[in-house]
Amino acid sequence: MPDDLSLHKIRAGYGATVVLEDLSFDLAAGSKLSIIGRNGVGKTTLLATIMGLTRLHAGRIGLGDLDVGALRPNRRAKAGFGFVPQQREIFPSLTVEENLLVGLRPGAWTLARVYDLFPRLRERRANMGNQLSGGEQQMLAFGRALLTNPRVLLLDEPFEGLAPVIVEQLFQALLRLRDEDQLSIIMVEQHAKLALAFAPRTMVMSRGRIAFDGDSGTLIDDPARLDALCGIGGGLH
Ligand SMILES: Nc1ncnc2c1ncn2[C@@H]1O[C@H](COP(=O)(O)OP(=O)(O)OP(=O)(O)O)[C@@H](O)[C@H]1O
Repeated sequence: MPDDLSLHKIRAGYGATVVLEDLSFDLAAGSKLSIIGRNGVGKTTLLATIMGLTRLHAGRIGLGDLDVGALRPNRRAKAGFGFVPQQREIFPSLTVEENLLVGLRPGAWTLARVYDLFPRLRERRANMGNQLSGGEQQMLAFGRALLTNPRVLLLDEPFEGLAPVIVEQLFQALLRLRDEDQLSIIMVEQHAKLALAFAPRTMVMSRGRIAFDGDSGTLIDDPARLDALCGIGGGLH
């Protein structure tokens, strides 16, 4: 089976500014990857580049056998990427259910399955997007991405700004997704502890390049190395 995602010698950024340099990695079908690193090292830019939201100066981005590097963002989404951006981008004047159905495509993920994963969304199905708490918005952003039935799900700092109790709820839902679904998932996350617990493989970025790509267990067992790679804020706190 081909890899779900393959990046080869990516050079990308904003206009003439290059943020990502010579970045290559593959994601085997159905696998999970966490990405960590200090602020500003290019984690969000990497997800944005996969989605076609930056300027690709060089390199190849493959989704399965398809070269998506020249496709516009909406075509990439249709080709099989589900993106949950940091800002969540909920439509404020649509109901929860209308938000969920915006990008619906047939597949294993149905409205009933999303409501089963996030019962809170079922309770709030008739509420407008602007009436939701931060945690509910994040559940909605997840659910909406899942209903596009993607091959690869990209999550950008899904726990940012949420209360610890909500983070725990969302994390449990993500673990269920990890264990029960064949979907490939890339999660960019500031909390190293959550990132390392989520995926068996972790990538650490530094200044637009990959500084580490390997078993999460290696970093869990070596906090000094993790701190050297990520700094104090990225440690196991
Ligand atoms: N729209 C933009 N235009 C120009 N430069 C940008 C833009 N967005 C980000 N950058 C720059 O790209 C670099 C990488 O930023 P990016 O947001 O990808 O880092 P990050 O690792 O996700 O950081 P954080 O954890 O703070 O979100 C930074 O130097 C940032 O200033």
